[in-house]
Amino acid sequence: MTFTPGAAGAPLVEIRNLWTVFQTPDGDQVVHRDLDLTIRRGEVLSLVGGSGTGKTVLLRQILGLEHPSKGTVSVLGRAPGQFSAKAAANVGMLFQHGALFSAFNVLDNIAFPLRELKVLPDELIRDAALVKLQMVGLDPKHATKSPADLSGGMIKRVALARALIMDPPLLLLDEPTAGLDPEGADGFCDLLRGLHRELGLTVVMVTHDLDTLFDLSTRIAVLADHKVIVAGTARDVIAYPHPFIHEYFLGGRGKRAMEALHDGSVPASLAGPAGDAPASHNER
Ligand SMILES: Nc1ncnc2c1ncn2[C@@H]1O[C@H](COP(=O)(O)OP(=O)(O)OP(=O)(O)O)[C@@H](O)[C@H]1O
Repeated sequence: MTFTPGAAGAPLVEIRNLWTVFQTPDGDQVVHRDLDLTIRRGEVLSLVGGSGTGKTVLLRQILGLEHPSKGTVSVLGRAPGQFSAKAAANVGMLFQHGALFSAFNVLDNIAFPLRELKVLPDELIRDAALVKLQMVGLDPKHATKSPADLSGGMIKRVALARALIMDPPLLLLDEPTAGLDPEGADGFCDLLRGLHRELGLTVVMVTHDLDTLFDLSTRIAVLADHKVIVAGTARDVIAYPHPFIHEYFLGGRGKRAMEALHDGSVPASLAGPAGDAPASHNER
């Protein structure tokens, strides 16, 4: 277990004055400009924002797959590692499309990051992978199946088991329920909620799905204008005056969000106090 002891709620990810700039044939494309965000131990922080606002790129910065053009990203006090088996010990990532290796069976997919470390005997690695398979709610009889023989929901679960194989304290989820039917999405949210509670995970999630957002988040951060414009409870965020927030939460599909806030189906931790709660604007 690589979980580093520390006070609950202590910062686990700190992003300061982050600039992400891509060189394109049309010139520089600024994705993040002076973006600040702190993610604390134990939270489930959801990133929402319009298309192309840099949510996935922000996850990739935390994972170490992108590097700041300016500013700093630190995970557990250090710059995130390059994508490597060792980096997977700190940060687990569930990519949007699950992305299993088609030539490997389920168990070998889950075991892959641990095998890459080349420090444990194969028997132990297999046992660890089997434990993770069951942790994500799959029967051991699926261990020898090929990814081609799995449903979309099972692929997500196997990809999640692989993301958890090194017991990372931080889990990144990119659209975890995309492509699942409502029942599958509910089941996957239940699984994630249970794992968050039982493993004490810190989770950063990108989602466009309001049900998933309200089901899992303890805090919401909104990306717009190249930065995090507000981070807080649903009530904090909805109260923040910005055209994206107005459209997202108060437009057609967002009405349900408001109803959920009022009828109590949004978790109390996310709903926040009924009065004026202080939100963190231009998050730091
Ligand atoms: N490696 C790259 N090189 C150049 N541009 C990139 C690269 N990666 C991402 N981008 C651009 O950065 C912008 C932000 O991309 P990103 O995928 O983070 O958006 P997003 O907020 O996750 O969007 P969506 O909600 O539509 O998935 C996009 O314009 C994208 O084309």
